[in-house]
Amino acid sequence: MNALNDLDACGQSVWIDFLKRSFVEGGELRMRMERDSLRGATSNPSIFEKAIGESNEYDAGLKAVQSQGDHSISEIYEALAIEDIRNAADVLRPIYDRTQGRDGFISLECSPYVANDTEATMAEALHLWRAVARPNLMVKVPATEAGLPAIRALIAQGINVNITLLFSVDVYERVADAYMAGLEDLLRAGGDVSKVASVASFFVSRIDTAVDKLLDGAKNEGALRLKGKTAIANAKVAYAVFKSLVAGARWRRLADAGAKVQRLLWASTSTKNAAYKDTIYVEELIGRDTVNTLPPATLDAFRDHGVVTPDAIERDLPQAQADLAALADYGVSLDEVTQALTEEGVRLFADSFDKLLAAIAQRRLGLIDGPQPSFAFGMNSCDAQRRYEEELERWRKDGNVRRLWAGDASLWSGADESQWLGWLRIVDAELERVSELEDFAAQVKRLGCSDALLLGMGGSSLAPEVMAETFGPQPGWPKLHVLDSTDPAQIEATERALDIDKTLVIVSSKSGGTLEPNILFDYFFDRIATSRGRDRAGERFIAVTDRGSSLERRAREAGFARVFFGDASIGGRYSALSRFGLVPAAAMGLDVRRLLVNAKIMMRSCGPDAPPAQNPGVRLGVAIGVATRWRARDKVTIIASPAFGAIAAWLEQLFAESTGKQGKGLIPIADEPLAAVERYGQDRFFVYIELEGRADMRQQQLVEALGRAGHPVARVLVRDVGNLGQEFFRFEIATVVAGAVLGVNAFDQPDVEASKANTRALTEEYEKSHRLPDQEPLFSENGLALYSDGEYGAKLGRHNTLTGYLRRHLAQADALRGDYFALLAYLERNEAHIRALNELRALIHERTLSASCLGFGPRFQHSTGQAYKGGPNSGVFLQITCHEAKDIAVPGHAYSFGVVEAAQARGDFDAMVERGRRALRVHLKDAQTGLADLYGAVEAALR
Ligand SMILES: O=C(CO)[C@@H](O)[C@H](O)[C@H](O)[C@H](O)COP(=O)(O)O
Ligand SMILES: O=C[C@H](O)COP(=O)(O)O
Repeated sequence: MNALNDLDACGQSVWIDFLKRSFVEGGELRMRMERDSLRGATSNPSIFEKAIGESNEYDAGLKAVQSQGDHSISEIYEALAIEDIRNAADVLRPIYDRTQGRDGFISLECSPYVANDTEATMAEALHLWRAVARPNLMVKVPATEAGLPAIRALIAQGINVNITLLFSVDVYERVADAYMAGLEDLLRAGGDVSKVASVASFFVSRIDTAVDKLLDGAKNEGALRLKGKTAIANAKVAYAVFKSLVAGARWRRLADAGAKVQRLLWASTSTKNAAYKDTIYVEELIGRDTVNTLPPATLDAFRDHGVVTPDAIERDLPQAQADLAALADYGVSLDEVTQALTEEGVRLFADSFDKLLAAIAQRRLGLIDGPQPSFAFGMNSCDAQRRYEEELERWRKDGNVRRLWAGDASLWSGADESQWLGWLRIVDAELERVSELEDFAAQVKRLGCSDALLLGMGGSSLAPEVMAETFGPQPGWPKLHVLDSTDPAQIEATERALDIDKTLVIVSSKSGGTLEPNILFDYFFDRIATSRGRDRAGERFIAVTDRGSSLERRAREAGFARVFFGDASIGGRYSALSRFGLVPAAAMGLDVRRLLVNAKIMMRSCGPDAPPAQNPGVRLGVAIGVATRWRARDKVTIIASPAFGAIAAWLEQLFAESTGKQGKGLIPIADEPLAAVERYGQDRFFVYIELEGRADMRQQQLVEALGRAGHPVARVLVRDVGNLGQEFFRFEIATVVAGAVLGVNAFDQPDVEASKANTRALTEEYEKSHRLPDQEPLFSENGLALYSDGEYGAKLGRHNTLTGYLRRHLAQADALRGDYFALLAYLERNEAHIRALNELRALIHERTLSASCLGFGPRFQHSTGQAYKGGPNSGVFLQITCHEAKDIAVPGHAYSFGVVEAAQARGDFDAMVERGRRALRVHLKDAQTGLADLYGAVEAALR
C-alpha cells in the first residue's frame, strides 16, 4: 500500500498527466494502474510535443504513416496521437468497465488553434471522438467564451468532455451549467445520460505563480502572507460551488435519470515554487468526487511522502474565502488573473502545438518519397536576417498561415480577398475529377492533331506556355503554341508554324471578354472555316472560361467541341493548377494526374498546419516581403536554370500583378542578362531557381558571389522538371504572403483596366473614323520618331538629336534611388528581337546600374503592366513601337490587328502618363534597323 492507494478510499481518483508511446507499450501505464491505483490519464498539446517532438520514439510510426503515401503534417500528428490514445484507452478500459464509466478515461485535447471558434471546436471534437472510437475517451475543450457553447452541444451528443483551462469559479459555474444543459438536451432527445462523463479541469499551480508575482510586487507584509494560498483557496471555493450544485433540484432530476456528476479535476498540480512542498497541490485538494491528474514526478513524490487527509478540500472554507477577498486590498484582481491565465493557456498550448507540428514537418520532409521540395535561404546580412526571423515569428504567433488558409481578408487589405482563394484547394478538386481531363486527352489524341494553339492572355496563357516550354512537345501529341499578341508579324509567324488543318484551337479567357483572344478567335475561326466550312470549324475549337461568360455563349454558338469551366474564386494568375493550366496540359499530352499529385506535396508542405519557419512558401514570401518593406529591395530578380527558365514569365505576372499597386510592390526582373556582381544595386532580392543536375555554371557562380556580397538570395532547388506543379503552388503562396507583409490586396489588378479602357476608346474611335488620332512627335530623324506627353516632354527639354533626348531620359533612372528601366516593345516576340532588346537592357544595366525589364506588348499589359503603372513610381519606361510592314484584318471590324496593337501601345502609354510615370515612346520605321539604330543612340547617350 502507498499514499496514492489511500486517495481512492477518500473518493478521489488519481490520473496521470502524461503520455508517451513507450509508456503505454512498455507496460508502465499498466504497472502504475496496479501499483498506484491509477484510474485514468490526461494528455495535452505540451505532453504530445514532448513525446513526439522531442524523442525519436515515433520515427517508426511516422515512417509507417508516410509509407502509405504522403500525408499532411496534421494528418501525421493525428495518426500518431490517435494510436497512442487508443492504446492507452484499451489499457484503461478494464477500469472503465469495472467502474461503470466513472473512471478509466484518457483525454485528448482539441487543437488549441480552434480554442476561440465554437463551430470549429465542435467539428474537431466530433472528429476526434469518431476517429478514436473508444467509449472511455474524453475530448478536451477549453473553457473559453467559444468553448462553452461547444461543451453543451457535445454533451448533448453523448460525447465525454474534459473541460480544460479552467481557472475561475465564475467560469466553472457556467461550465457546470453547460454540462447540465447538455444532459437535459440529451434527455429530451431520448438519449441515455448515464453513458456520458465529464470533468471540469481546474488549473491550480498556475494561479499561485501568477498571483504570487503580483503579491511580491505589492511589497507589503500582509500581501506576502497570502503567497501560495490563492490557488488552493480558489479550488476550495470551486469545490463548495460543486457541492451546492449537486445538492440542487436541477441536478437531482438528472441524477435520477442516471447522470454522472461532472467531477472537478485538479490539473496543473506540480509545484512550481521550490519553496512550497512538492505535494502541496495533492494534499490540500483531497475531496470526494474529484480527480487529481499528476505528472509522473509529483505522483512519485506523493507515493513517497504524501500525507493523506480525507476531505482536506473542505477544511477552512471561510479562511479561503477571506484570503481571496483580501487579494483586492493589495491591488490583485483574481478575475483579471484568471482571464489572463485562460488566454495565456491557449497561447502556450498553441506554442507547443506549433513546435510539435514543426518537428513533424521536418521529419515528413525527410520521408517524402520521390521529388521533394527543397529551399535554402540566405538574407546574407545580420540585420535583414533578424527582421526576417522576427517577421516569421510574428506570423507564427498570429497564426497567419491558418488565417491565410481560412481566407481572413484582414491579412491583406480587408477587401474581398476571401473570395479569391479557390486556388488553395484546387489541387484536390482537380484530382477528384481528373478522369475528365484524361478522357479529354484521349479525345484529343483521337483527333490526330499535330498542333494545339492557345489563344489567351496573362493568367490564361502564361502557365500553359511555361508547361509547353519546360516539358517540350510530347511524342504523338499536338505541339502547343501560345499566341498572346496582336502583333501582325507574330500572328503570321505563329500561323506559319502550324498545320492549320490539323490544329486544335483552345480559346482561353476567364472573363471571356478580353479583346485579344476574342479577335484571334474570329481570325482563326475564319482560317479553319476556309478548309472545314463554317459549320464544322467549331469541332476544332475548345474554350476554357468561367461559367456564363460571353465566350461560353460564343463557343456554344460556334459549335465548339468542348467548353471547360474555370473556378469563379480563382483569379487568372493563380489558375495554373486549375482548368486554365490543366486543359492545355492535357491537350499537349502531359500526365496531369502526376502533375497534380506532385503539386499536392507542396500544397501539404505549405498547408495551414505547416508553421511559418517550416513552410517553404511562407518562408519565401516573408523573406521577399521583409526585404521589400524594410530594405527597399523590391527588384525581385529571377535567375533560373535554362531548362527551367520558362517559369520566369509566369512568375513575373504573379509577383507584379499581385503586389504592384498603391505605389508599393515587387518589381520582377526576369531574364535579365547576367552582369558582374558589382553591377547589382542594393535594391535587389534574388530568387535563384536551380534545376538539379542542370545548373548553369555562370548563374551558379554569380549567385554565390551575390550572396558573398551581402545580397539576399533565395535558392529554390528543383529536383526534377516534373516538379513544376509544386513550384506553381509554392510561388503562389509566397506571393500572397509577400502581399500580406506589404499590406496589399494580392488578388486584384486595379491599374490594368485603365489601359484597356483607353484602348477601347481608341479602337471604337477607329471603327467610326477609320483612323487613330494624330500625335505630334517630340522629335524625328531617319523615320524614327519620339513621343511623350507635354509635361514629361518639357522635362526632357529640346534637343537636336535622338541621343540628346535619350540621354535626358536615361538620366532619369537613378540606381541609387532604386529606379529601374523598362523596355516595352510592341514588336513580334521572336528570338532576334529578344536578343536585340536584351543587348539593350544589358547595356543600360551596365552603364546606369539600374535594374532592367523587358516586356512585349500587349502581353506584358496583362502581367507586369500592373506594377509599372500601379507599383512604386521608380520606373523609367521606353516604349518601342514599329511601323507594320504587313497588317492583318480582324474579321468583322474596321480595325486591323496592327491598329489594335497601336491602340494598345497608346492606351497603355496614356495610362502611364496619367499616373505620373516617366515614359518616352520611340517609333521605329522597321524593327531590324530601328533596333540597331536605337542601340547606337543609347550607347552614345550613355557614353
Ligand atoms: O488534461 C489536463 C487537464 O484536464 C492536463 O493535462 C492539463 O493540461 C495539465 O495539467 C496542465 O497543462 C499542466 O499545467 P502546468 O503544470 O504546466 O501548469
Ligand atoms: O491575366 C489575365 C488576363 O488579363 C486575361 O484575362 P482573361 O482570362 O479574363 O481573358
